[in-house]
Amino acid sequence: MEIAAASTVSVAPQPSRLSNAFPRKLGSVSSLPCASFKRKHCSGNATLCVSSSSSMDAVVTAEKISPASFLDKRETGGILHFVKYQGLGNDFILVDNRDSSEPKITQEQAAKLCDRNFGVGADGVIFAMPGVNGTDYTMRIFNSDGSEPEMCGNGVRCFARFIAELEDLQGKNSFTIHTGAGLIVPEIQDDGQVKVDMGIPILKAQDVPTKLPGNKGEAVIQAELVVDGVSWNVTCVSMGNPHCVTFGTKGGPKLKVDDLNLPEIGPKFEHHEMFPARTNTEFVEVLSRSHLKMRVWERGAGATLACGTGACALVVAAVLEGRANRKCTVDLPGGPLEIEWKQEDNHIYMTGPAEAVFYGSALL
Ligand SMILES: N[C@@H](CCC[C@H](N)C(=O)O)C(=O)O
Repeated sequence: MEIAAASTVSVAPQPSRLSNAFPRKLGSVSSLPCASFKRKHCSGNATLCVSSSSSMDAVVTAEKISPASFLDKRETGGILHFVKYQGLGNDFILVDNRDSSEPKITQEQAAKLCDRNFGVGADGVIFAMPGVNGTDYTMRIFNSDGSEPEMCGNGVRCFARFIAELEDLQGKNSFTIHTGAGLIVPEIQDDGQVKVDMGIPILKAQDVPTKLPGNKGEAVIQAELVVDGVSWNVTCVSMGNPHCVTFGTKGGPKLKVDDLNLPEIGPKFEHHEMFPARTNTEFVEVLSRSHLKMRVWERGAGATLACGTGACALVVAAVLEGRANRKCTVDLPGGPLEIEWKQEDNHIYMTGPAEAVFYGSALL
């Protein structure tokens, strides 16, 4: 199947408050610095063609159409409208899928759209869908390789901002989202940051899932994992999706995450036989008991600038290994997240930014 994508790319400012809904904000986009560009890639039995242009005749431009009506147009003739968001540089193509419980594009199409050279470029595609079981919405996500994870922390903050722009929430700043990891509750704060109740971490080995045997009851904490002949200490945590957290090798020096060759070591963890559903891996450096630094290799997406579920998982691991307090700042390559694992309810709370970057459309 051939996909052609045409997108008008315009940089949008971060709406400062909820009342400044994104489409209305973008109504003034023509006066903004425009990052529009023109390009076209088509390959022989090509599966993907991409063209973007700011020229007045080639595509519908921001100058010609208000973004609100642009977003309101439903898919006709195989056009997929989207808004690109990022949370600490973990970037997603957000699709308004509220009229259907089937994703508007296939996993294969999502992988093509995520391609940074031949597509829009993103770490994943996120669908805002009708809620189920009494929840307000459902979030589904495809990774950039097309696989479907259960949850995405940075993605859910972007999702919350997207919903706030699409709907009149009538002063409400919180709603419920059904995900593959269960119920997730984001709350949009006055400063635009999103605080998310990420639920309770799962530690039981077979539910993470990992084939490593439980060494603290059924949990895998500071256990040995041999990767390419090297023994690493790992703690396995699921935030709905699987995470393998390491603070370094067995008996080795303190991990310096900047020195890691992530593209080399990351895939060896991701595809390790001990992780039947593959795994996300967080490499962590402890700066203090309330300040951690991490780099991540994501299942299905590779090295990303941030991973929200990963940041939550590593705080759980750091607490269980006695390395940190329950409330920490986690420095990711794309910026910091505030994470708290509350004793009272055993839930993890993540606070961080999410921002609209541009809107566009793709011909499918
Ligand atoms: N970047 C995300 C995690 C996305 C899913 C992950 N790649 C997986 O397959 O589990 C986050 O912010 O949590």
